[in-house]
Amino acid sequence: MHLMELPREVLLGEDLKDKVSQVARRLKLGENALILYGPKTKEIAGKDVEKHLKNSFNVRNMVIKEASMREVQKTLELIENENINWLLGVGGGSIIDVAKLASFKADIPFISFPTTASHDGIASANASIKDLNAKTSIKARPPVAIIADVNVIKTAPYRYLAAGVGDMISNLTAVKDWELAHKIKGEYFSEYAASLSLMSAKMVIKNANIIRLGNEESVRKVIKGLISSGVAMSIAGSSRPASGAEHLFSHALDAIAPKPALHGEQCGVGTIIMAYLHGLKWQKIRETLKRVGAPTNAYELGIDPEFIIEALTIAHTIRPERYTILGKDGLTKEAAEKAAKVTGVI
Ligand SMILES: NC(=O)C1=CN([C@@H]2O[C@H](COP(=O)(O)OP(=O)(O)OC[C@H]3O[C@@H](n4cnc5c(N)ncnc54)[C@H](OP(=O)(O)O)[C@@H]3O)[C@@H](O)[C@H]2O)C=CC1
Ligand SMILES: O=C(CO)COP(=O)(O)O
Ligand SMILES: [Zn+2]
Repeated sequence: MHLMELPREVLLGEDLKDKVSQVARRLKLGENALILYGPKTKEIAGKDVEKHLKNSFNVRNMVIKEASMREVQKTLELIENENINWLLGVGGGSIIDVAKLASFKADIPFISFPTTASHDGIASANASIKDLNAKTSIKARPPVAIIADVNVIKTAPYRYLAAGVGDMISNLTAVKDWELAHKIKGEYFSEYAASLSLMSAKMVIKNANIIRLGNEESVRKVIKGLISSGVAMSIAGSSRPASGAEHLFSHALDAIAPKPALHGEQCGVGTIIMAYLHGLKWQKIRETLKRVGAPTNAYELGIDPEFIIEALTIAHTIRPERYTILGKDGLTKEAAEKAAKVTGVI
């Protein structure tokens, strides 16, 4: 049986920092809340959200430093000791993933309060968490509600919005990889989830000129696309519709690069290369990324070409069970160099 869970409320609008209480009341989430934020997102929105919430709920807080099992474990201990009824994650993808996995493990609901439009984990049911060295994709539960405050998200540096475009354009190669795994390995494939995921990618290609303006309309468009990409993952029951070889490349960079770039930025560059390997029109993908001002090469990512090549050659080992265009054996160093050079990545 495949149980599909989806968020019950999605608020997208201006000045929503004081709306969490109303949503939590409507959904009858209980009196004891735990708010998770990062060192920066605490200042950006977390403290204000917490202040409002304290008028109606008993609120504890915790600063999360990274999306790791250690942070999930610490959160679970606090939930247990303080008898917490529900969680609120205020931040980027890392904070939301910790909240998502902790809420799933503790079997309590969580609300997603994104501070950036940089990733499609805002609404998804899976969490990407670092365990030992690499990120694993863990099945969890989607947020019970999403509160996306355009005014908060608008104040994030433009780079984050462009990263969100990279995370969505990834869906083009992710779906190709999924089709391949379906044909070659007989893996479950959902045509509906695949179409929904592709819709977000096509939307960013079509609207690149609007998104590049970085205004309120841009933020709304990107957020809606990211939410529906997350819903596609919930429908599929895994991150398959939005995470293929281009994501493995990004996860590999996170593991080996001295200073990785943003997740969506790395995935965007990975999409150019994987589209080339799939025989897709990679130039069109690069053009969209250029148009929105997202990185399209090693230099713009701030990552040395040698790490790009290494990441390409080890990407297939990150999650061997996820079959992609990289196959079982991955790319040779020569093949990796050629793909990166032809596409202008190095
Ligand atoms: N589960 C899923 O389906 C998905 C998960 N992901 C995961 O999400 C993560 C990437 O998320 P991403 O948001 O790119 O990065 P992070 O959440 O790691 O945030 C990167 C940095 O940006 C800061 N930040 C957050 N909001 C703002 C803001 N408004 N203004 C200025 N700085 C801000 C963070 O602050 P602070 O230090 O305070 O946190 C942090 O220092 C990865 O771990 C990736 O694997 C991505 C896509 C889908
Ligand atoms: O980032 C994702 C989709 O954009 C999903 O994450 P995983 O690659 O960790 O499954
Ligand atoms: Zn992603």
